[in-house]
Order: sequence, then C-alpha cells, then structure tokens
Amino acid sequence: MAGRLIYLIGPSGSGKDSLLDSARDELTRRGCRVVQRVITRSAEAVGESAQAVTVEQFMAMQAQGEFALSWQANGLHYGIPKQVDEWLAAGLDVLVNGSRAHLSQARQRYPDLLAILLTVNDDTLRQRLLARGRESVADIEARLQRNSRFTVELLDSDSAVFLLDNSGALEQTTERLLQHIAREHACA
Ligand SMILES: Nc1ncnc2c1ncn2[C@@H]1O[C@H](COP(=O)(O)OP(=O)(O)OP(=O)(O)O)[C@@H](O)[C@H]1O
Ligand SMILES: O=P(O)(O)OC[C@H]1O[C@H](OP(=O)(O)O)[C@H](O)[C@@H]1O
Repeated sequence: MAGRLIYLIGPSGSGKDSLLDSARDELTRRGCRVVQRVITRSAEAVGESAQAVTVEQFMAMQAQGEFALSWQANGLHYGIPKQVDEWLAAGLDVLVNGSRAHLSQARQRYPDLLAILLTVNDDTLRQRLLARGRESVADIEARLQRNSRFTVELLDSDSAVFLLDNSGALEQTTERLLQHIAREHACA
C-alpha cells in the first residue's frame, strides 16, 4: 500500500524544523521518513533540514523535474525532492515541512495527505523569531504580517487540518505530534 504524506505547516518561527528535529529519531525508528527541503537560502542559514542552492540551481532542478512540490514564499524558493514519491510508492509515510499557501495544491497531488498546523500565540512567535535572529527585523515583521492573514482562511478552506499548539515546551508538542501520528495509524 502507498505511504501517506504528513504535511506539517505553520507560521514561520512556529517551530516546524525544531519539532521535526526533535521527533526525527522516533519517527525514523517507526519507519517514517523526514524530508530534507531544497531552499534558496544561504548555506549558513539552513541546517540538516535543508539543502541550500542558488536561484539558478533551483530553477535548473525544477526544470529537470526534481521536485514533487515547490513553492515561493518570503522571497525564497522551496522544493520537496521527488524522492518522496519513491518513498510513498514503497509504502513509507513521509513528513515534510510544507507551506500553508500551498496546501490545496499539495492535497491535489496527495489526496490522503495528513495536514498538521502548528500554532503559537502571537507574542511568543515574535519573541522566538527575534531570538532566532535569522532574519532582519523588517523581514520578521513581513513574516508576521503574512501569518496573520493565514490561519482563519486556512481553517475555512480545509477543515481536515489538525491543530497542534507549540506555545509551550517543545517536548510536550513532540509527544502530542507522535500521539496524533499514531492515532492516524501513520508511521505504524
Ligand atoms: N516549544 C518551543 N519553546 C521554545 N522555543 C522554541 C520552541 N519551538 C521552537 N522554538 C524556537 O523558536 C525558533 C523558531 O523555530 P524553528 O526555526 O523550528 O521554526 P520554523 O517553523 O521551522 O520556522 P521557519 O518556517 O521560519 O523555518 C527557534 O529559535 C527554536 O529554537
Ligand atoms: O507562510 P507559508 O506559506 O505557510 O510558508 C512559507 C514557507 O516559509 C517557511 O519557511 P522558512 O520560514 O523560510 O523556513 C515555511 O516552512 C514555508 O516553507
């Protein structure tokens, strides 16, 4: 049987990468795969969770059909390598750090996709983005503006999204993510 795509979304700074890092070992133990994204961000600003490429490299990869999903946001290009389709075809469930704006396109391609929306209260989100210090203050404000438009629209348009709050400790959020995945019989 084909695997299932688990599509983790949420505002920039809500903790998607932290959560995937924290759950990676247990998810891998359960037989899941966690995808490394391709991003046009400098190599210093991406860790194990992403591969940094130039815009030219990204365009060439896209033209060669190397991405299963791709989108643009925050002035950057993001790609999900087509390897996910091989994993899914092999029956493995796969987690990706997705984009809220791209959810409906992702659902078209993967109809049984499991969407999980990570949420964080506004003040905490601003503090975490400033503390992370990856973007300039102006870029952080632009990200917060983008976020405020999304949650209501997203829940109106896709009622199957599971809400996971990460305003508290990461360990608790990780535990609730793993429980939800188990309840859905994913990564089983
Ligand atoms: N539960 C938590 N408690 C405290 N700090 C957290 C928690 N979760 C994440 N953080 C911190 O918040 C910041 C943002 O987290 P992270 O980079 O994982 O978010 P993200 O959703 O992947 O963001 P982006 O989409 O912009 O890459 C990081 O500095 C991270 O260490
Ligand atoms: O705002 P939406 O459409 O949900 O997501 C846009 C993109 O921005 C974030 O990436 P990052 O903050 O650059 O790492 C998300 O991970 C996503 O890929």
